[in-house]
Amino acid sequence: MPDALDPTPYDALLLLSFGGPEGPNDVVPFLENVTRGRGIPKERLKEVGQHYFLFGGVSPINDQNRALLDALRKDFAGHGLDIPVHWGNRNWAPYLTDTLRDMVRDGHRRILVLATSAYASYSGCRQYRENLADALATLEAEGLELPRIDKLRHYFNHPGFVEPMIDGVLESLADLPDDVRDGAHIAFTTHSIPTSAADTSGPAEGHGDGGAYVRQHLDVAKLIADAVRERTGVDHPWQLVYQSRSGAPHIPWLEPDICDHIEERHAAGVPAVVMAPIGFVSDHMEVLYDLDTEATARAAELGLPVRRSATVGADPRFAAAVRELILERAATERGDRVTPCALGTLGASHDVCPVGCCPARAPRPAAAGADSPYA
Ligand SMILES: CC1=C(CCC(=O)O)c2cc3nc(cc4[nH]c(cc5[nH]c(cc1n2)c(C)c5CCC(=O)O)c(CCC(=O)O)c4C)C(CCC(=O)O)=C3C
Ligand SMILES: [Fe+2]
Repeated sequence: MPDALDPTPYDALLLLSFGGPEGPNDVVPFLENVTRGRGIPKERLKEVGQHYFLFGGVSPINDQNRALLDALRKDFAGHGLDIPVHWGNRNWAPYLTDTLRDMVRDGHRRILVLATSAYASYSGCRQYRENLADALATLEAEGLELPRIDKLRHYFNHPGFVEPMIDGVLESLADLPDDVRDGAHIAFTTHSIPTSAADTSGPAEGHGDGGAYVRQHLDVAKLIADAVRERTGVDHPWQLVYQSRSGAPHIPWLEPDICDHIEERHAAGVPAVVMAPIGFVSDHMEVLYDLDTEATARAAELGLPVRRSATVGADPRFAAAVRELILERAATERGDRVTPCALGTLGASHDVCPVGCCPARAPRPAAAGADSPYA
């Protein structure tokens, strides 16, 4: 048995995710949960509902989180890290509030949160912190003693997140026909968000020009493209593009869209495209529908060979990265000196979101940050 690893002061890890429907009857209530008060046009909702119905009303995200839970527990047990792992979602069962209530009743006092979103943005970070504040407010009203909650830093540039994606792109390139492989263009894709949300993503001093959201994705894309060049000897052209646009048409969102990009690259003579969904931690519905279904069909119409590279999912290297992130943060909280692990040019992200990080359109309490109303 390896020596025990010390997660002190933390006594539990909470995997915090989006949630998704698990059958046809769940789809509409799930979409209502997601879009409550967010001004999404009815037409768009109908359309997205169809994406889920096409897959039997089942989102892949819950099984992927179950697989990640297994991978984390296996990694922790194998390395002597004794910390229980719980799971709660924003939009579907198991709901965050219920999970947190169980954790508090089990006696957990210092909880560390791993969100299934690797980058800074309102949707990927502050909104989860708002969900935590809402859950704490509910437990407080129920008379429970509140735990202290911290959130792990953004892990977009952790080697355990980047390296599986490098392998994924290499595998997609290898899978292309020989005569188009070397000319293949890599389209790194992520969730489009309103340009106003991108510009204000991350800490205030980095606002403007796409903010931390775009900068972080560009850094990951460059890391992967550089690694691919080193390992194949081929300098594949690449671009960061966007997918899964929502919201009203008159509001500007990050562009270009992956489908437009595929058409434009095809017109420019590119012989093949690898779509690398670096913005997603696992094969969410956005990956299965927007890339594997819609964009793949668009490319087929054009006669353009495309491949979609793997997301990180439950890769053991990602589970190991989470273990390292827990130990790193625990050591920091104990006052030990640690060198945080990060690739690329941006360095390790902050541990605690500062005031003004990824602000909401309408300010609401958010936990696990410098502006948290909870200790
Ligand atoms: C940045 C980002 C991530 C990545 C970070 C992360 O992973 O958290 C993400 C993840 C996800 N988004 C998801 C699903 C949806 N997102 C929606 C709507 C929206 N997403 C947004 C942004 C993001 N979303 C935004 C700005 C909106 C507009 C409304 C709003 O401002 O809130 C809608 C409403 C319909 C639509 O318009 O698409 C749905 C159904 C699922 C589950 C998928 C599954 O079932 O596998 C996951 C993991
Ligand atoms: Fe979303």
